[in-house]
Amino acid sequence: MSRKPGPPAAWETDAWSKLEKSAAKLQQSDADGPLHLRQLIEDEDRCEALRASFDGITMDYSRQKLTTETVNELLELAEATHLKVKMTAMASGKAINTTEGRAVMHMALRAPKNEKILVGDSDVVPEVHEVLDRVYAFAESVRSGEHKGATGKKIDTVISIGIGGSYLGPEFVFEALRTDETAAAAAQGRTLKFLANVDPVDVARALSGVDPETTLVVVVSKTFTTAETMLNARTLRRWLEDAATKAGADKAEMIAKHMIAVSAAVPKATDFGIAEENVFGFWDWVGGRYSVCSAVGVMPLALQYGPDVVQAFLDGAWSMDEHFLSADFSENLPVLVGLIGVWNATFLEYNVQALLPYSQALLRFPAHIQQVSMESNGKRVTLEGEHLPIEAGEIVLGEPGTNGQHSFYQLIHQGRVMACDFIGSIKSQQPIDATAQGEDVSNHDELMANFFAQPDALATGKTIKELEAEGVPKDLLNHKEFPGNRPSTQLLFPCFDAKRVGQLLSLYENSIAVKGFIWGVNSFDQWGVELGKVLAKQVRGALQGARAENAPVKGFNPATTSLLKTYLEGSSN
Ligand SMILES: O=P(O)(O)OC[C@H]1O[C@](O)(CO)[C@@H](O)[C@@H]1O
Repeated sequence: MSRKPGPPAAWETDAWSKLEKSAAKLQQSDADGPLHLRQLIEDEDRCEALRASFDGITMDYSRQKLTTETVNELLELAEATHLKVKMTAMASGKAINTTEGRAVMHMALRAPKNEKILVGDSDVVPEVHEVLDRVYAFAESVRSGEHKGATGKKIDTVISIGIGGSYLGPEFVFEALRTDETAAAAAQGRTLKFLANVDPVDVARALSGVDPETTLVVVVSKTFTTAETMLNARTLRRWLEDAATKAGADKAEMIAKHMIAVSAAVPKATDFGIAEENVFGFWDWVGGRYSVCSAVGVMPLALQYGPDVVQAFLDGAWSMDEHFLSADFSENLPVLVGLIGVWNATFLEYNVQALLPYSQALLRFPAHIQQVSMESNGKRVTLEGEHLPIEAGEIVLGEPGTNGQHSFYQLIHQGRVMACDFIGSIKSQQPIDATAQGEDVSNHDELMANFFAQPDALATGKTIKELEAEGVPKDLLNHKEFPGNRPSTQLLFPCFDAKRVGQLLSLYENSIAVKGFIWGVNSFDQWGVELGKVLAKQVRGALQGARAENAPVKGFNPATTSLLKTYLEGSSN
């Protein structure tokens, strides 16, 4: 097959062959052999070498199933596949999302005012800051009470409507900062809720206990066509209009004061009935799942936490972007996380990445990164449209520790192997120390004891010999054996404040780009979400016809026809 000129595909390089050999060797390692993590982790020089840091963040990847030679081979692979060139192409606004003809410039969303970043011929930084300033000014006017509702009341509640990338990132950051002292102080007396699912149950939950006269609805949709978001937006528009009628207020005034939009399709938002001055734009060079640093995230977050907290988050993300673009690959956190991901998923065939934050504040981090990763790299063809001869993409899941330990860790320890990222912090957002009252350690130390213990348990395991020495009965030996040799990385942050949450976001966003660059896929389109949407439209039409005119359900396979009939019959009783 003829290939376009450019860097070789990863699997055509020498580094790839070397890595395949290394993987085979490491996979053959037995429990007593020198390549089992139980032995590897004892090597002080190796442990020292497999550690990197940036701005107080330590990344320990000594519990990955690799040797220092493997790391060199991964770095060689990065060179051979022109990773730097690809990163630079992204950062300099080239249209690397080739199937949609778009640049991928979410990094520009957090660039300081004095930066110059071109997309095509135009510097996008001034327009980014123009919107940012408008968002901050609007948020301030709502927070201060200058912007009042249609009945003259102060707005203290925000409902952000949006789904996928227009929801998960903002919710992750909202949750991450909810118990941060500075952010919490800035949020005093304010409520932020999200409405994502088209399920009417989600509407009920979002509206429960909420007063429309003190509520601002933010409709967040890049395209302003997403079916779920549009239905939820119409539903809440009616809710506001009904409230206006009840309060004797003007309906148009109610919408003008209580509904704003964030979209890259400004005319669609104004067609919906939202005044242009209440629409906050962004650009087609911001992918939905990469849009939390645009008005998509910045608007709801600035309304809740104020501009200073949001700016600290953006600055944090930018600092990690700068590190990503400038640090040597051997010390570059996002590059290392990316290369290790390729190693685990493709060479060792560990295709699940478990994100395990030892921080309750990061409870929505796995869900957000699940979308960023799986929508980006869940692909089966190369950038050129050829079928991939290798497995790409990862299945991402996760829960905060220690909760996960009492749930799915059983499988990680003794069932299937997953690549685990343990993410923790030196300081807690909310320290509790009752050592003076007789507790052994502070509550955060107790949490972090688990953060340190789990990776070792996964790496070293427990042998039959050790169990025998402990006198474990013979019939339980196999049940109690831990094979170990299970890979993990530990990321230890100083704390999780706004800046650090921004750094964490950028670290993972950029690591996902690295994986896509190595695999040679387009990480920035998402054609795989389309077919289901088209079929849902067809089903919607059938449901409408059946309900309104008793029209027979037609045009579906027998299985769907039968289930639709059951659904219709059941709901008409
Ligand atoms: O912001 P929009 O246009 O409403 O899209 C929401 C989400 O839907 C998707 O297109 C997937 O269906 C995501 O990529 C996107 O983040």
